[in-house]
Amino acid sequence: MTDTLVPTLEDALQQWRDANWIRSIDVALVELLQQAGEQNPAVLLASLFASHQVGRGHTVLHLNALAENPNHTLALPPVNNTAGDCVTPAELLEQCWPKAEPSVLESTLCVDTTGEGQQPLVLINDQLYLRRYYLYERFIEADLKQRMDDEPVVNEELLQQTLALLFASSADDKINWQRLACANTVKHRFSVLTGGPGTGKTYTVVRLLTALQHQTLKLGLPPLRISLAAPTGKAAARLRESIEAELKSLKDTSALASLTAAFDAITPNGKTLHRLLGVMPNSRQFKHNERNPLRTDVVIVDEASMMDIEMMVALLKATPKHARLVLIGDKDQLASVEAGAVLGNLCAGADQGHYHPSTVSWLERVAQSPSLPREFIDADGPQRLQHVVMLRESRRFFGPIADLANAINYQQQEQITEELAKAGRAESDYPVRVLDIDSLDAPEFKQLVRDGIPRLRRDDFDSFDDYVKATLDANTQFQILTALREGPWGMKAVNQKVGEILGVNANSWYDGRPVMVTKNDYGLKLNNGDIGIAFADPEHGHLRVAFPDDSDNTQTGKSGIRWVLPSRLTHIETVYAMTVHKSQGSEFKHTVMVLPDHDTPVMSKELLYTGITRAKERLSLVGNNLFSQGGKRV
Ligand SMILES: Nc1ncnc2c1ncn2[C@@H]1O[C@H](COP(=O)(O)OP(=O)(O)OP(=O)(O)O)[C@@H](O)[C@H]1O
Repeated sequence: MTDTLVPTLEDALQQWRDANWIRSIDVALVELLQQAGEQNPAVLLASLFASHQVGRGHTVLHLNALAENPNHTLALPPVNNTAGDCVTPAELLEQCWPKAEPSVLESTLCVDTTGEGQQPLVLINDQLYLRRYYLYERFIEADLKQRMDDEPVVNEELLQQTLALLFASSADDKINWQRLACANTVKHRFSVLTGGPGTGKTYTVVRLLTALQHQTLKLGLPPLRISLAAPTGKAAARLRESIEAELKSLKDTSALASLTAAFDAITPNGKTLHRLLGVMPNSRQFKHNERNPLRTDVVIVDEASMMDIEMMVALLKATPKHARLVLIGDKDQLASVEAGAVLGNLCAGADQGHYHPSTVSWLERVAQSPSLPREFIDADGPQRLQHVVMLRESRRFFGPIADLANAINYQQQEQITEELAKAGRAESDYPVRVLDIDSLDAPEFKQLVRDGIPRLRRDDFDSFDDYVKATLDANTQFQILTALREGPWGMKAVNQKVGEILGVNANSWYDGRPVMVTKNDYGLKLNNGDIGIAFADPEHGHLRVAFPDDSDNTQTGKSGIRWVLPSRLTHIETVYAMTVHKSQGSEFKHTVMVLPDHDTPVMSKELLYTGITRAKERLSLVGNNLFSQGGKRV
C-alpha cells in the first residue's frame, strides 16, 4: 500500500476477499450488518475480524491483542502472501478504529454488552464474539456445571477392591496416576483423561469400564450401555482395536477371574462422533439431541483434542444427563481446525493439578494412593480441574523423539537446541534426523522419499487382495507432514515434488496413487481423513481405489478392502504429504516433517508437538535454516 492512498473498509474487503485473506462468509456478515443499518466502521471492522478469527479456529477476538499487534493477532498478511500490495489490518485500523478500543463498540446497533440481547455481536470486557459462539460457550459452561454438580452414587469399598485388582499398587511413594484417574472418573458424571502419547489412556479406560460394569452388575442391574467414539474414522477404529487388545489381555489374566462378567459386558464398538450422533442429510443438526438423547449410560470420546465447539455442544445435547461422559486426549496437541479448543480449555492448569483438599482425600482413600505432593493441592482450584486427571508417565514413547517433543511442549529452548545438535552429530540409525536443505530439489530429500515410500511387488504375494492389503498397511509406515498447505514447503508443493521424484503426475490418477478423503461421504461410507490407494485391476487394467475396511473380520469372510471407483471420489487429495492438522489421531513408523523456511503464527509449539508425536520410530525434520537462532525455528 502506498502512503498516498487512504484505505477504506470497502477497499480492504474487496482486496482481502480477492486475495483469499478472508472468507466470503466474513464479507457476507459485514454486508448483512450494513443492510441492517450499521454504519459505524469500527463495528463493521470488528465483526469482520471476529468472523475471520472463527475461520482460524478462535471463538473470540481479543480486542487488547488486536490493538497491540493487529497483523499478528489476525495472522494477516498470510504466510506466503502472493496477493501483492493489499491494505494491512494495522493500516485499516489506524484509519477506521485507532487503538481498537472496546468502548467504541458499546451502545452501537449490533453489539450487545450484556450477553442477554439479540445483536449479532457480543462484547464482554475486551472479548468480542459472534453471538453463536458466545452462546455455545455459555451452553457448555452451564451444561458441564450441571453434570459436575450431580455426582453419582459409588460403592467406594467395592471400587477400592476393584482398583486394587486392576492396577498395581504404588511402589515406593510413586503416584499411580492411572489408578487415580480411574477412581476419579468413576466418581463423576463428567471427566477428562489427558496425557501424552503412550501414557496409558486406553489402558486406563478399559479398567474404568470394567470398574463401572462391576459396580453395576454387583447391584444386580443390567450392564451399562457403552458408546465409544472419536472425531475421525481412523481414530474410532484405533480406539476399538486398542480396547479389544487391552480387554483380551485382561481376560487372559487368571488373577482377574472375579471380573469376568464385567469384561464380558464391554463391547468395543468405536464409531465416529458424526455416526454416533446420527447425521441428518443437508443439516447441521443431529438425529440425537436433547429431545432424542442417545440410549446410553457411558460415552467415551477419544482424541477429543480434535473436537470443535459445535461438536461439543451437539455431544452434550445428545448425551443423557444420567450418563457418564469421559473425554480422552492429549491436551497439548493442536486444537480442531474448526473453532474452539475444547479439550485444551478444559485442561488449562491440569499440569499443576489444582485439586481441592476434599478431592485429594477422596482419591487417596479410594485409590489407596500415597499422598499427592502439596504442589497439586489448591483450595481455590477451579471446579472443572477436579474432573481432570493427567497421566504423566509414558509407557511407549521415550528416547530422542520423545525428548525433542517434550522439550518443544515445555518450550525448553536449550534442550531443543541440544536435541537437534545430537541429531545433527548422530549416526544414520539415530531416530531423529535433520535435513537442513534449501529446496525440495536437494538430493537428500529425493533419497529420503525413494527410501521411505514403500514399493511392494505383486509377484511376492499369493493373491491380489493380499498384495493390496499389504500395500495399504505399508502405506502407514512412512508419511510426510507439512505445517502449511500452500507455499514452496506446503502440502501441495511437497506432493507435487514427490510425484516428480517418483515419475508420476501427483494430481492425476495412476496405479499406486495414495489419496485422502477430505469430506465425509455417507453414501460411500468414507470419512474425512480416510486414506486409500489406486490400483490397476489385474484383469482389465481399470483403476479402482482400495480403502481398508474396518468391518473386516474372518467370521464374516469379508476381504478387508472397500473398492471405490475414482470417478465417485469427489473430495480427495494426493497424500504423500498431509498437513499436521490432518495427521492427528494417526501414527507413522517414519514421520517426516517439512517446515516452512520462515516463522509464521501457524508454527506453534502445538503444531510441532503434534507432528513430532506422530513418529513411532523415526523422525526426519526437513527445512531450510532449521538451526537458525539456536534452534528457535524448531
Ligand atoms: N500401567 C501399565 N502397566 C503396563 N503396561 C502399560 C501400563 N499402562 C500402559 N501400558 C501399556 O503401554 C502401551 C500404551 O498404552 P495405551 O495405548 O493405553 O496409551 P495411550 O495413552 O492410549 O496411547 P496413545 O497416545 O497411542 O493413544 C500399551 O501397550 C499398554 O498396554
